[in-house]
Amino acid sequence: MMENAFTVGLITLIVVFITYLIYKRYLTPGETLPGPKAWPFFGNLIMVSRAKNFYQLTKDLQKEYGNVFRLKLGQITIVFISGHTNISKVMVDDGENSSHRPTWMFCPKHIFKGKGIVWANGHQWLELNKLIIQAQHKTTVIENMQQQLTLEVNKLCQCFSPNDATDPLDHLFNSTLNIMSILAFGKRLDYENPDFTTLRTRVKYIFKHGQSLGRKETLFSWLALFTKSQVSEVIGEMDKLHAFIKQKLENHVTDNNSKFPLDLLDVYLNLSDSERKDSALSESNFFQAIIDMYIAAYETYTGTLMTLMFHLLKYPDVQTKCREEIHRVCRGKQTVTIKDRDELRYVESTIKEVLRIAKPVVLAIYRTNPREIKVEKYTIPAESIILFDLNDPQIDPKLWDNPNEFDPDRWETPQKNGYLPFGIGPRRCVGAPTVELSLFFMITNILNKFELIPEDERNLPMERDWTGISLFPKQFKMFMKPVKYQQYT
Ligand code: HEM
Repeated sequence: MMENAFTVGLITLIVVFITYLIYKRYLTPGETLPGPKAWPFFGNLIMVSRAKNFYQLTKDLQKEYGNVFRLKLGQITIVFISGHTNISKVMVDDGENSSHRPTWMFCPKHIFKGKGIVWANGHQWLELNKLIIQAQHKTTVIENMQQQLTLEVNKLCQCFSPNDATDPLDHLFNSTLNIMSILAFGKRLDYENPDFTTLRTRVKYIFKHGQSLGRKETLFSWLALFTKSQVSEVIGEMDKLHAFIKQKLENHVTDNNSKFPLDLLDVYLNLSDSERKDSALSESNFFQAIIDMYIAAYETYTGTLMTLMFHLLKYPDVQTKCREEIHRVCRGKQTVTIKDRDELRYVESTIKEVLRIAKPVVLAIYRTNPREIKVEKYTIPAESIILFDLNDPQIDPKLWDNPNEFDPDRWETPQKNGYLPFGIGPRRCVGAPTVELSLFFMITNILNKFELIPEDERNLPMERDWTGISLFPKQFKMFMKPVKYQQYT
């Protein structure tokens, strides 16, 4: 009898305990936030796995639940925040609290291991952020970038023809890698160079397998028990990239001219001994920051270039207006330079308009908050995982007239509110100066000499394909036809 009572008591205790665990895990604290019904264990995974376009799903949920809602994916709860007021409030006003990265998630923890910049917090992140931003503002780095980008544009244009239609995607990926190599090592690499092809394969591999949402272990950490080997492969590729950068640094030691730094490695070599003793700026953190930048640039920059080409093909009048401005200002010069930038207002407006509408980065990289956040009527608990919809303010009809229309002329009156292609607040994209500069060099020097023509002008749909991370234009092909300098007054 006693034994039976004990057994019943024990079972009751276990049931109560398990119910409590389920309650803790699935019904708090996310339930205080609106969101679709979440099933135990899987949460909203079925809904997410059925969606062809994850970003579109979040837009549909925003319509139903408002600008703050949550999704449960396996073991994790993600809070989505949209709306210009909410984004400014949380990313800027509460920027210090909302700028942390959740380093306990699977990829940051097991692959990036807190090294580098993207998955670092605190002092290490601050020091690397400062170093990389300062480097991009050095005159000698900018001049070198200009020189090397001229070579890159010439090589890129040789990949196209006036007679055979070419899909630009692969070639633009190559240029993206070279822009990063110019910034990091001072030189573009030939597309056939074995260093280039290896770099491309490694960056692609890490990009594909090192993404948090793409990995099932992010959602169910116990799966890691079965997938150790693939993680070691990603780490192995990363180690090889570290060795590659170390070799480049050693070569730089002999070439380095401390007065005229040309790239990130030069800027790093110019640090004082005491600065380099700071573990935040250790070689392995610095090398990882360079790898992080390759990964961060990979789809974002290529996607933006693709969208830029797409809009110049779709709107030939915009293309013609850009070229007329370039010819008028540069008067037949072989190379457009940074000195011409202030006068090329329409080109600059076109680039801005593409960055507004391009959508390669619609959701900022995962954030977390050491302290709770109040937004609208909700309290986001401390240590949540947060995704911000950066695209939302860029097409908000309250901030923009006809927001979905591609209209470079809208930039005749400068508009700042709601324009956040690079994010906002302390974690704003650290590569933004390079992006703005290189987009300008590339597009002006292409249009100075070539006309871009679509293979089929009726087949340039505005819908975007979801790559798993970004939104890209659907596949298209194009010709590049040489043009002569036209004199305009
Ligand atoms: C048009 C191309 C690009 C766009 C639209 C873009 C946009 C962004 C955005 C929205 C973020 C997220 C910031 C956040 O968490 O709020 C970001 C982060 C970042 N971007 Fe870019 N990016 C571009 C190209 C690049 C390039 C070329 C580089 C490298 C040179 C780069 C390096 C980074 C890095 C390292 C981060 C992480 C910064 C941190 O955690 O502090 N990006 N970028």
